[in-house]
Amino acid sequence: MTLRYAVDAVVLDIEGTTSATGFVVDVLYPYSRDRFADLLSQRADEPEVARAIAQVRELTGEPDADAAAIEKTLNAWLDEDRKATPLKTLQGIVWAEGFARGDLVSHFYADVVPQLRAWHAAGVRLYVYSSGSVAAQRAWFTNSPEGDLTSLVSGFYDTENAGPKQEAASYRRIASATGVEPSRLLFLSDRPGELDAAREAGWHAVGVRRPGEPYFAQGVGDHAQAGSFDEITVSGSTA
Ligand SMILES: CSCCC(=O)C(=O)COP(=O)(O)O
Ligand SMILES: [Mg+2]
Repeated sequence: MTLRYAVDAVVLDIEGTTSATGFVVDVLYPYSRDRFADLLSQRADEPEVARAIAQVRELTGEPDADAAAIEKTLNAWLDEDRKATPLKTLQGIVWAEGFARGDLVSHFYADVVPQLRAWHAAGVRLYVYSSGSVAAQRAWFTNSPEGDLTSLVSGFYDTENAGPKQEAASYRRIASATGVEPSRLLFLSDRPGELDAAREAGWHAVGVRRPGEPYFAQGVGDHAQAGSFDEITVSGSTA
């Protein structure tokens, strides 16, 4: 079945939607885990690192946590795939450097990039909204197996510049930042709580259900659903 939307912009979740959770967990997570100790002990004075450390201390209620304690917390969050903002900030720093030095190349499901190109060519703007930090998102789209895709993307949003992904206020913030009417925005995600929040903000929302992804069995509630981007037709404002 094909889902059809006349919208001005599509907003993309990454993990589970454009890209495999398995790749993130099996490739990116160990990469960051291996580098947290050095980051925390050698670069704690860098403003972004210092801010993330302060956020970890606040979230854990341990104001005096040292580098070892913070590393332990980060690794526990990694184990449970918790989307904690300071974890994502620190991962973003490590990953962006890994992508830049050629250690990492991102992953996109085979149906994704052709559709992103087609939607972009049809005049539909593309945005990213992921728990991964903006730095990580940029590196992900810059270093894809099909080369640099950032020219397709009009903006990047994360839990810092937009807010939590399961709150409608975050989607209202993105609509306002992009200048696109909520009813002209389509959000694609694998998580029902995120789809609920987008719908509450007046957006269209489609649940992307891919076999093998963690949310496949749970489903996407009463949201429209697609097994791949090939099942979604998007036309711009002239349609
Ligand atoms: C390039 S972002 C890396 C993936 C990640 O860390 C993440 O948390 C993605 O979560 P999403 O909100 O895209 O499901
Ligand atoms: Mg996701």
